[in-house]
Amino acid sequence: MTDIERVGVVGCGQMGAGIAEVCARSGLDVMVAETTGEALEIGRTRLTNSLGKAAERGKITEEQRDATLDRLSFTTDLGEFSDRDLVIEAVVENEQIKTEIFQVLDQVVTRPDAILASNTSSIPLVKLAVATSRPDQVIGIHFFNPAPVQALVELIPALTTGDETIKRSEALVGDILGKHAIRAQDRAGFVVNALLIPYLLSAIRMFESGIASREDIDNGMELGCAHPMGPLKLSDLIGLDTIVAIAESMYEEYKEPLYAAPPLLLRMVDAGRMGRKTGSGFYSY
Ligand SMILES: CC(=O)CC(=O)SCCNC(=O)CCNC(=O)[C@H](O)C(C)(C)COP(=O)(O)OP(=O)(O)OC[C@H]1O[C@@H](n2cnc3c(N)ncnc32)[C@H](O)[C@@H]1OP(=O)(O)O
Ligand SMILES: NC(=O)C1=CN([C@@H]2O[C@H](COP(=O)(O)OP(=O)(O)OC[C@H]3O[C@@H](n4cnc5c(N)ncnc54)[C@H](OP(=O)(O)O)[C@@H]3O)[C@@H](O)[C@H]2O)C=CC1
Repeated sequence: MTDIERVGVVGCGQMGAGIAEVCARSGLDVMVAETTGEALEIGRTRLTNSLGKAAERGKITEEQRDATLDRLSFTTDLGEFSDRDLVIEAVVENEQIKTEIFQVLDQVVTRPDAILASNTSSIPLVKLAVATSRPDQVIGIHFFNPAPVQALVELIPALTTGDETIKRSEALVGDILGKHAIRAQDRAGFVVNALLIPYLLSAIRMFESGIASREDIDNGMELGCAHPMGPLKLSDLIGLDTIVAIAESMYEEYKEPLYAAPPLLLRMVDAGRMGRKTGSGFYSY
């Protein structure tokens, strides 16, 4: 079991909202932070709608939905995270922005044994750990999209992470959140993205070179390999800006051409077509 009761989640985009939902549905007291009141309202609506849908589909009762909402609080002031036992950062995949947030968390989270975790998809955890005065208490806790549905969480200890932090994180993920944890070394992409991202980039290159239509590429993998979503639909779900950021971290680490973002993907992000979250990507939503 775990001693973690109060959780902070930084960022309430698709992953932050999902992680907050998973934690609150598991009985934890969850405070969510966003940079502006407007972003906070969008995040709150996202979470409320998701819990409403879960109740409509009979996954939770209306009482459980209301109790879960009662365990959620919202703030634009990271200073309110001072009593958190665990903070999970889930902001945009940008090393500088994440580093600054870890520096602030290090100042404001006062509990001496608090864990500072990142949901990063690819950024080496040690870079975030050394930005704090407690590098032994920083770890990657990487959820999968959509967080309330996917059973997996990757745990990524940095070279500096202490055994106690790993043990407490593992207990939280398995015993409280009911997810299956796998352990990965602190290398860009960890386990799943190191395998998934080159596959998605290959599908984008295939589409770009005109070998097949987007529908045929997606149907190929859905009907031929029983994937729940083809690679172009999945790219739109993840977010094309996030895929570029992950590819860049992996390319920087390994200089492997398979990890380089194809020009079409870069131009789509330049055009603001980030996938589902902006209403258009490889498909329109
Ligand atoms: C980039 C990274 O760092 C790491 C990553 O996350 S990589 C991406 C990993 N994710 C994937 O590969 C997703 C692959 N796709 C899927 O698993 C599925 O297509 C999907 C779950 C997204 C949707 O499934 P679907 O069958 O097409 O649609 P749908 O029937 O609407 O949903 C299936 C279930 O998921 C639930 N669901 C779907 N989206 C949800 C969301 N955002 N939040 C909560 N629940 C959701 C639905 O409520 C439904 O639940 P029930 O069956 O219990 O009623
Ligand atoms: N998408 C996916 O499938 C997965 C993503 N991840 C990782 O989760 C993290 C979040 O991704 P995701 O939720 O998809 O992204 P979203 O684009 O949905 O959300 C990004 C969040 O970051 C916030 N943000 C943006 N800029 C800043 C800033 N300068 N300072 C503080 N907050 C900022 C956004 O707030 P605002 O709205 O105000 O800009 C928003 O809350 C990333 O590290 C990503 O790699 C991990 C697993 C899966």
